[in-house]
Amino acid sequence: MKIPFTKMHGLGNNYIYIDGFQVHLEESEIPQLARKVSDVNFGIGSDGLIYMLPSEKADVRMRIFNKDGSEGKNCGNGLRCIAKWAYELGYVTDTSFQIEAKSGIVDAEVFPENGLVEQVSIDMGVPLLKRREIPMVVDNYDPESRVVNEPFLVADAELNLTAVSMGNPHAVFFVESIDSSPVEELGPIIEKDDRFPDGVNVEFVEVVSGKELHFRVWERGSGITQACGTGACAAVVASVLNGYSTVGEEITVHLEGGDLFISMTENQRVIMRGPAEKVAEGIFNWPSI
Ligand SMILES: N[C@H](CCC[C@H](N)C(=O)O)C(=O)O
Repeated sequence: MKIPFTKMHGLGNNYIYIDGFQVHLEESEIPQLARKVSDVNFGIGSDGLIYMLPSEKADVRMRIFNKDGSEGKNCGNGLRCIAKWAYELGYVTDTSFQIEAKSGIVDAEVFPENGLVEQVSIDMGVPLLKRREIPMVVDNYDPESRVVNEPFLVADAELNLTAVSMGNPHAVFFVESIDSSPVEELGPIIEKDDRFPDGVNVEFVEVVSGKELHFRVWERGSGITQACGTGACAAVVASVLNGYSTVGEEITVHLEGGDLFISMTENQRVIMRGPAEKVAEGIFNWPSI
C-alpha cells in the first residue's frame, strides 16, 4: 500500500501526517504504522504519526500516535499543524474553526498570507487540575485536591510536583537551571511511575520571570522532543498556580525548538500561539499487514 504523507513540525516537534479525507487506515494497523514511520532508520523519522480525519462534531478531527504507537489524547504542536494543513487543503474555508481531538474540541485560528499559514492560535480550553483528573493514583489523598508544589520523591531525587492535564497528563517540575535539569535521567522513570496510571509527560521548567520560562520535556511515548505544546501550556498553568506568573499576561515559553506564546485568561482558558511548518511530502511504502 502506498500512503501519501506530509511531514510537518511545530518548533521541531515533528510528525508524519496522513490525510484521512483521502487515505483510509485500518484501525488495527495504526500503532504499528506509527512505530514504523517514526523510525529514522527503517522508516521516515518523526516523533509519531498524526491522522487527520473528517469529524462529526467539529470541522476536522486529529488523532495523534506517539513514537511507541500509543495514542495520545491531545497534541498542541499537532493541533497547530492540523489547523495549517486543513486550511491550506481547503477542508476549512474560514480562518476560525474547530478541531476535534480525543480529549475534546478546541477553537483554532489561522493567519494566512497568500493562502499559506505559518502562525496559528489555539484556544486549548480549561486545564484539569484535580488529582483524579490528571489522572494520579489518589491512595490517601483527596481525589478532588490539586497537586501544586507537592513533594515528589523519585530515584533518590527530591522534587516538587505540579500536575496539570491539558486533556493529556503532565508532571511539571520547577528547577533552578534548565541546563542541569535531569530530563534524560528522570524523564523515562517518571513517565512510567505508578503514581500516574496512564503514564505522564514530564516537564522541567526554569522561571526566568513571570513572563518568561525555559522548558525541556520528556514526552510520554516519544521521549525527548524539541517541543511539546500541551506541555508548554501545562508549564504556564503550573507557573500561575505557583504564583510565578499572572493570569491575563502572555508568557514566552522557550522550548528547545523555539518559542511559544501562551496566556491563561481570567476564565482559566489557555491560549497558545505559535508556528506550524511543512517540511516534506512523499509516499510511504506500507506492506499492509
Ligand atoms: N506525548 C503526548 C502526545 C503529544 C503531545 C505533544 N507532542 C504536544 O505537542 O502537545 C501524550 O502522550 O500525551
